[in-house]
Amino acid sequence: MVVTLSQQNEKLCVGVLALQGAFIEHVHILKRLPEVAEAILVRTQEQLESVDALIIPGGESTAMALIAERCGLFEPLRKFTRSKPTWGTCAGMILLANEASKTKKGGQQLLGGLDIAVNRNQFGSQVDSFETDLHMSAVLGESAPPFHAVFIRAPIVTALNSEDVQVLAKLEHQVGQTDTETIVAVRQGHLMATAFHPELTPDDRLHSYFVRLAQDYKGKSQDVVTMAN
Ligand SMILES: NC(=O)CC[C@H](N)C(=O)O
Repeated sequence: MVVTLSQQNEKLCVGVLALQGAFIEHVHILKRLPEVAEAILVRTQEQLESVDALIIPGGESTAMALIAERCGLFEPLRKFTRSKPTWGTCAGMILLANEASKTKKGGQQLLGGLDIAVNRNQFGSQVDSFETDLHMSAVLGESAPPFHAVFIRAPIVTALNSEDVQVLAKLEHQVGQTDTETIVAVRQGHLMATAFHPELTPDDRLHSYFVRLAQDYKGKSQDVVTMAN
């Protein structure tokens, strides 16, 4: 069987994990994108299994992990993130990291998958939230206008533990004690993570990038299935 172009560019069903945090804003942006057939809230294993790609929103990573455990979604989520396109924003970035700085109470449950270490709450508490422009040329193109990024109790990436991790954005100005050049967005294959909240600005370029990444990924996995047939 030959994979046609229309199959490769198939519209996607994209899920947003809706256990806690800033999920609805992602759905509003996704619904505007031509590549998205459906944008749904994910609260059950059945819903998770029905989506082609997933966004794990900002919120509180410890709470999100606890709720996921309690509703039996933690292991299905871990399984999903091993093979399907997933984008973690802020708390979502923390959950996708293989290592996170410890809380006062000790370690926390992580989904993992991204070969990075993160430091939670790098910039302090809610009152230390800030906004800054990021020139994400790998995502947006060399001469594109910067992305206006909103950071709320954000993490940063403190270590890249694989050559497969691509840096998508670094801080361009020093913020408090945090140096310029600090990594705030990465991609590793089908996984992507941003330390900031891209759903809080009207700019949909990062959602577009993620959805196209997911489309490419779906096209390629169809190719593999086809070749195996
Ligand atoms: N805006 C956010 O998602 C904050 C993340 C939060 N500080 C955490 O540790 O999970």
